[in-house]
Amino acid sequence: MTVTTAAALAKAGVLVEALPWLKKFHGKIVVVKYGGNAMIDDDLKRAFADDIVFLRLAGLKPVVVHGGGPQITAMLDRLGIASEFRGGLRVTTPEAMDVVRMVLVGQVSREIVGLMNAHGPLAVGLSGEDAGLFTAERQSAIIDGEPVDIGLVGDVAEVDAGAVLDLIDAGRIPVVSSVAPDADGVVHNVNADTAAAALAVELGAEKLVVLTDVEGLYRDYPVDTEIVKEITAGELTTLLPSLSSGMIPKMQACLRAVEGGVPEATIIDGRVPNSLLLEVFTDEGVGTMVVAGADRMVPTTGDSPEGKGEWSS
Ligand SMILES: Nc1ncnc2c1ncn2[C@@H]1O[C@H](COP(=O)(O)OP(=O)(O)O)[C@@H](O)[C@H]1O
Ligand SMILES: CC(=O)N[C@@H](CCC(=O)OP(=O)(O)O)C(=O)O
Repeated sequence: MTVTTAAALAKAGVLVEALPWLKKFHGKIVVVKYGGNAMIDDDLKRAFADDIVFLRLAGLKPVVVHGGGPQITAMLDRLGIASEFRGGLRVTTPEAMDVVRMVLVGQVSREIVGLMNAHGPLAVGLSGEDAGLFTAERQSAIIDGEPVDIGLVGDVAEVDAGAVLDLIDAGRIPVVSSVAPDADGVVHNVNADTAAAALAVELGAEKLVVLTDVEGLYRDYPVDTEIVKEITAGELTTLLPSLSSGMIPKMQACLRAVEGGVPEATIIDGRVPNSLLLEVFTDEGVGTMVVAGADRMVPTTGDSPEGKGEWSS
């Protein structure tokens, strides 16, 4: 066999490996949360947009919920507006809220939508304010077990996914920004992981994938970088109080998704080009997967579309 033939066969092998996953996810909604920390450079952003378009053209129904924390912080700094995080959430004054909305809806969403639409008229941006998508409810941060007021920060109290479903039915890719009005119309800053989980539950998504700037959930952060490959909702509930910074809303969101009926929620490293395709279409999977269940689980051998890196108790 020539080197060229061997290389061609290896490529065919990758495609063959994707077949069971294509069958599993065909026609299914997959919610992908794109964290601001994973939007590192133009090449990586383009690779992300390409991956989402790939999913759509492969017959899946991807829905993107984007963040933009570092981009908001950069703009607040430029404008001389002080900003801090408490319990992984940004303390949001009315002045900061204007900037959050401007950056997420007017800057980050536009960029992602534009990159996807380089492939054709596929992506449409909308925020929690559009067509009643999200209704927010003011949220406190929990610091040392106590609720602390952090301003105009909201949890998602209600989801009306009609507009998102209309777009999906029309073959489009919805790109959602996480700002939302409360019942009185006051716009709140919603953590994008939280928004993604709430939407995944309402849409009955087959999967939630969260792209961030770490390989997954580190077992002993920041001491060690061994990642947890798979964790049940029960184990995660026990672990939550020990988590810090951005991992708090992220793991809470995965838990919310899985407890709300989404079969799996996976955190992957968005700094790795095409990590989304690796996660969806290969047997190995990457990152940390949260699944339903209460028991401590031990690994079994073999992978299958029914349970990537399947475990049993
Ligand atoms: N146990 C943990 N495992 C991994 N990362 C952790 C852990 N605890 C805290 N972190 C921090 O959480 C960050 C990810 O959250 P965040 O900065 O909000 O990302 P994103 O912008 O993708 O939402 C990581 O970069 C890391 O600094
Ligand atoms: C309340 C709260 O913290 N909101 C976030 C919204 C953006 C976000 O979640 O972005 P990442 O996904 O990149 O972290 C913020 O203001 O940074």
